Amino acid sequence: MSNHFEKPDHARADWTIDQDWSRYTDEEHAVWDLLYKRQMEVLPGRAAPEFLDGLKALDLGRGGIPDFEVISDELEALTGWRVVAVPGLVPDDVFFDHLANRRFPAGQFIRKRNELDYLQEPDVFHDVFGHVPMLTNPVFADYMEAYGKGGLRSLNYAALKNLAALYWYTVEFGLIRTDEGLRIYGAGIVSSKTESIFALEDPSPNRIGFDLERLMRTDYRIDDFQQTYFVIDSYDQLFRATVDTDFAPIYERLQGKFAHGPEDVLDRDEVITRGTQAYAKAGGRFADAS
Ligand SMILES: C[C@H](O)[C@H](O)[C@H]1CNc2nc(N)[nH]c(=O)c2N1
Ligand SMILES: N[C@@H](Cc1ccccc1)C(=O)O
Ligand SMILES: [Fe+2]
Repeated sequence: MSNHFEKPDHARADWTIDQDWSRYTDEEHAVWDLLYKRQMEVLPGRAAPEFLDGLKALDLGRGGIPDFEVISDELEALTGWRVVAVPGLVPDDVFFDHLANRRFPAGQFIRKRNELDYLQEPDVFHDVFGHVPMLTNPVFADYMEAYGKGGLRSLNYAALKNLAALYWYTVEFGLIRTDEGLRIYGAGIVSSKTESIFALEDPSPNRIGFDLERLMRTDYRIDDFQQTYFVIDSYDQLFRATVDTDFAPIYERLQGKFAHGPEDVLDRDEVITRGTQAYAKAGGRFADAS
């Protein structure tokens, strides 16, 4: 699946652009601060400790949109990762190549004050607040590089959607078990105030123990809260399960198809929560539009 969009003229061959940090307006910095404050009202006690540690290590609450050069020097010292600016979604092969080389492609733009809760494309808040803190964790940092390399390999097979489901149900919407209960490490959840609460506390979604191939065959929502969240026991479990498994046979078997819907619960699932799906049945985020 190649993304059918053109590279903007001002972007380099690898689709990176200059962040031009000095050109952000006071309003754009204020939107970052507003979003940061809103998230920190709900994340303590809900986000994984490794996420909160990363947020602190990079001091992303220092005020205003982070300067990628500044946080990249700090991040590189921790796990060898850097953050590079891109105009928005980039083609699959470009995305995978950046990850495989420990470069995280982050949107340069920030959402407007009147579109705080839903975005078509990842902006700097989703990418830097949501994704970058976990890159300070050595095991997760290794997983993200391995994912990039696996992505490049996956382009030789017709099963990109199955690999995309792995990214979706871990990097974007993953939960982790801790002694204190379930916690959030997925960027798509931590960068959303409402989904941070929904993912952990609402009886509507399923919460199912991580099972690699089962997860890779499961369709997912891109327009609303997830109907199923997968739960890992540790980042080590996630790293070992994906790096030590040859995906070629899985790609041959799955052929880029999804055998399960986002709401399905299977007999052999380790069911942590069997969801009511009440939120989705009521129409999800479109419910009150009736
Ligand atoms: C499957 C596919 O590679 C995946 O959706 C990629 C596509 N391009 C992207 N481009 C950017 N900038 N950020 C992303 O998260 C992604 N996701
Ligand atoms: N094990 C996968 C590569 C991969 C590693 C880690 C995450 C995702 C994919 C393969 O054989 O293609
Ligand atoms: Fe993301």
